[in-house]
Amino acid sequence: MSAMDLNSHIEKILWTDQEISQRVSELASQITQDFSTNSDSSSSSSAPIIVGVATGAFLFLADLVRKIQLPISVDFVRIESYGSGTVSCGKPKITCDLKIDVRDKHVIVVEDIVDTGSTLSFLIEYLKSKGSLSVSVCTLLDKPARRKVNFELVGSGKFYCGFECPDYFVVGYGLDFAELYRNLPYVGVLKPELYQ
Ligand SMILES: O=P(O)(O)OC[C@H]1O[C@H](OP(=O)(O)OP(=O)(O)O)[C@H](O)[C@@H]1O
Ligand code: HPA
Repeated sequence: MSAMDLNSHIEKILWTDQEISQRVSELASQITQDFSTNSDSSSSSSAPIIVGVATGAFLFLADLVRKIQLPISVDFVRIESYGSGTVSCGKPKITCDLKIDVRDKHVIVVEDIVDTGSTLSFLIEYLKSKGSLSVSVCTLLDKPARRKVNFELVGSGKFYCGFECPDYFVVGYGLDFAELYRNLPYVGVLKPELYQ
């Protein structure tokens, strides 16, 4: 399969790589500012832990952390609920756990997309049960039209969102359909005939 073939599976581009890069810079500046104002968050003992949700958040996280000017730590958790389809089974499960102890730490969860909300609400509850001091969320996309499960941030946690996503199944910049399209540099709408 050539690169041209992948692009031809996309109905329309919603956000170009330049638009994403600009927004990622803005989010990183906001996070840097918010977590520097907490007097001791710039020392490594209370620096936030960035928890990426694999696999989808890998590109967003890589770009975001390089623009955050704080002594952060990075870890990943793998949570799956979509299998190879486009519909959440609604029962997320952790298939690869954290390495870093999040007890008494500020955590920033990095997601590619919040759709039904079930992955995020499950992960926030998990981090809370592990004793995180605060849980913030930084998601590239938020698709509120599909929300089924609400989530509550922990402590002084904040919600950062790159773009509000219309109600389409989107791929690219980490987001997949059946493990494909993650390497597209933009976010676009997959042609419905490819998954319906
Ligand atoms: O709000 P929700 O309806 O829970 O959907 C959001 C989740 O779905 C996707 O993960 P997926 O389970 O497809 O795994 P992936 O990251 O490996 O693509 C995405 O990366 C989010 O983690
Ligand atoms: O629109 C989407 N695209 C890819 N993965 C997803 N997981 C939840 N929603 C989506």
